[in-house]
Formats: sequence, structure tokens, C-alpha cells
Amino acid sequence: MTLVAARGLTVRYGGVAALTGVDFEIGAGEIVTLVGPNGSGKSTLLRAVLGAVRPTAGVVTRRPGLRIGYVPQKLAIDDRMPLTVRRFLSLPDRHGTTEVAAMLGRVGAAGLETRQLIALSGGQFQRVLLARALLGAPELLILDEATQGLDQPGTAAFYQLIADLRRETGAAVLMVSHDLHVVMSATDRVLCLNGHVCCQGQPHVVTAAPEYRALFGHGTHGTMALYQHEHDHAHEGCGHGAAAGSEAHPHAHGAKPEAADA
Ligand SMILES: Nc1ncnc2c1ncn2[C@@H]1O[C@H](COP(=O)(O)OP(=O)(O)OP(=O)(O)O)[C@@H](O)[C@H]1O
Repeated sequence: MTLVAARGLTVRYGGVAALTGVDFEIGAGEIVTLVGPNGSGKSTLLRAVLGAVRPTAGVVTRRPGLRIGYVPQKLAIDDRMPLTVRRFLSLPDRHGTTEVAAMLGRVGAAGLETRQLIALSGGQFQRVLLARALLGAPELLILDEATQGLDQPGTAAFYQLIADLRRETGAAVLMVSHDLHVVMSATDRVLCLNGHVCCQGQPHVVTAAPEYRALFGHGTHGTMALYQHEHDHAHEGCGHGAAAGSEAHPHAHGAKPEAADA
């Protein structure tokens, strides 16, 4: 079942074309990762899916009544205003003490209820934001570079948590990530943007090859980041220029898998 679909989505900010003619959809329970260089329209696509930005042309359709949970890239907190984690998690919708405690436990942030929001570490704060999004029982969870500022073990653990949550709740996940080598093992589909859709494809997790395990370690469950995708056009600026009319060709893409010995 399709949760959100965009057809011919074009977004301009004044004279700047952020997205041009993007076709996109995400189905129930699917994990889709958006990749692309800075300024390639990733956040704009998320915002269009959320309904926070209006298409200049094209349409975005959401399944009626769709519950969306959003974990922003950053959240400006006024450090003059005291705000505990518990209060924050009950804004705007109230949630009971038990429910809040259980959700904090689920995201690996147990016992933080009475802590001040501004006193949390980067990793704790991201987990609290995730808890807040999950308290709304979303059918679609949207994450915009949610692991910014986390170290590599923290990042890997965060994506593992996302994959576990998808399995438990059945929620679809749409996320922007620069952590290609880490996120691939938890992704069904990758969409490479550069103002338009450059390419997309399924990640192919390689778990069996002992030489890869020896090289890349077991930090992300012994998996590594490789995926295949198909080109049907030439393009520049995505870091993998293909000849015009080239045929589908599997290859490693983006950041090289690195040693993950967490
Ligand atoms: N509110 C805005 N007003 C004007 N231009 C904007 C606005 N938001 C984004 N843009 C422009 O639209 C383009 C796409 O921006 P967007 O934030 O969607 O890219 P991104 O891929 O998420 O970038 P990054 O990886 O740096 O976060 C950029 O050229 C950006 O400068």
C-alpha cells in the first residue's frame, strides 16, 4: 500500500529550483534512504512529503489520515526556558508517565524524564526526539540527518534501532543520511537526488564473504554497504557519471565502506 506518492514534483524557492520533476513513492513498512550532495533537495523532498512546502508544480498525495512522525535535523531550544524531557514529550499531546518511560526505554534513553532538554548529550537528544516522534504511533517515520553529531558507534546503533522499530511497529521510514556505509544495511531502497532523481535501487547487503568481514568488521552486524542501481541517463554531480544510454550496471556507490570495529 502506497503511503505517499509524488508525481512530477517541482519546488522552487524564488529563483532557485530545489526539485524538478521528481517521482517518488514510499509503501507501508518500507525503509527508503535519500542521499545526495549538499543542496540537492533532500530536505525539500522531506518537507514536501510532510506537507510543509507546497509544490510549484506536480502533486504529492498522502494516504488519508496518514500518521507521520518527524525527527528534524536540528531543533532550536531556548536555553532560557527550562523544559524537562517529560514535559517535552507531552507537547503537544499528553502521554502518561508509564507510556513515556516505556518509550524512553525503547529508544535507549531510559530514566531521562526529569533531565533538562538542554543538558542532554547529542545522542541522548536525538533519542528523545525519536521517542517523541514514536509516541504518535506513526505509520511513516521521517528522519532528516538524525545522526548528525553522533560518533560512529552511536550512528550505527541508531540505525539498528530504526531497523528494529520498523520490524516491531511496521512503520515505514524515510530518511536522509550521509552515513552511507552504515545506513545501507538497514535500507530497502536508496534514492539519489541531485535536484532530480539521479538513480535509485535496492541495497545488497553482503554478509557471507569472509574477506569482506575481515576488512569491514562486525560493527554493523558484519554487513557492508553495497547496492546496485540502474542508470537510464547521463548526469554529473552525483559522483558517478555514466555514459548516456548506458545499461544497468551494478557497482559500489558513494562512500567507501570503512572499517567498523565498534
Ligand atoms: N527556505 C528556502 N529559501 C530559499 N532557498 C532554499 C530554501 N530551502 C532550501 N533552499 C535551497 O534549495 C536547494 C535545496 O535545499 P535542501 O535544503 O532541500 O537541500 P539538501 O539536499 O537537504 O541540502 P543539505 O545536504 O545541505 O542539507 C538549495 O539550493 C537551498 O539553498
